[in-house]
Amino acid sequence: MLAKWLSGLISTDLPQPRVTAAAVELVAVRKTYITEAGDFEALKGIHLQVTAGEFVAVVGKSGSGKSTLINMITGIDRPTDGEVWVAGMPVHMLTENQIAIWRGRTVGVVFQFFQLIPTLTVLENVMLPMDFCGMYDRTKRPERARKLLDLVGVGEQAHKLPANLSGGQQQRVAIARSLANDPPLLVADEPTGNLDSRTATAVIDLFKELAASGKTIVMVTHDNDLACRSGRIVTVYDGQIMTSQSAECDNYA
Ligand SMILES: Nc1ncnc2c1ncn2[C@@H]1O[C@H](COP(=O)(O)OP(=O)(O)OP(=O)(O)O)[C@@H](O)[C@H]1O
Repeated sequence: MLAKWLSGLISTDLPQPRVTAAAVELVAVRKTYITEAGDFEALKGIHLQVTAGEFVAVVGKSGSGKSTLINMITGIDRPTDGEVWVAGMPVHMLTENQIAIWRGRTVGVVFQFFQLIPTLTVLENVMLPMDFCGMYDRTKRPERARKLLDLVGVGEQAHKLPANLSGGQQQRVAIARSLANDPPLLVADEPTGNLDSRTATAVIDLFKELAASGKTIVMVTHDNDLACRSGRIVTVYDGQIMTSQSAECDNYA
């Protein structure tokens, strides 16, 4: 019994994904944080479907539950109740070890502050997820990293340290790193929050190109103008989805 329980904890075999058109599916997701001041329900029964190749912007006031919502999708945090399916995988049912393996292969994550390793070169930073997950032949990894850096427009910077790049260039490197294992899903939490508006627009346009090439993108942003450049805007209010509508805002292509 104990051996079975332990092997469940360390098992990295993933269940067979179910066949579904949805890249992301949240079913009645609730998240309650237990705090000293009492229980706090940050998500109050979220239903959300994102189809493959969609670019969805999640907007809402500070504290509305946006980060909590995307932490459910990446498996960084678990729902208190409800189901989280990503590319047919029941993320809510996976063990911690399974989630780590699954996330490395399935989800590319982009953060506001880039989170590049300062002591590694740009190229080494992009190779890191491949090394971590043992993806691709070891000898092929540098070439793949170089191609990804070219794709996002910073191939020339491959041998520099992150500190020698501008913020926009560092975010492009972080996006290249998020693509390293060719995940079907990219999740970005305020990816432009630390960039000037011109650079931010360029990053969003890069996301649009990636979505057009088939990647599914879920991005949290405070910036309604940038959200308008996505395909769909999901508005979160007080732990619930208030609206979900096509991003057909005026003045934006
Ligand atoms: N670990 C935690 N423990 C307790 N409460 C938390 C925790 N994480 C988030 N919360 C609370 O849950 C609510 C939603 O937080 P969340 O970070 O998801 O909001 P957000 O919309 O992303 O906010 P912001 O735009 O400021 O980042 C907030 O009231 C927050 O204080």
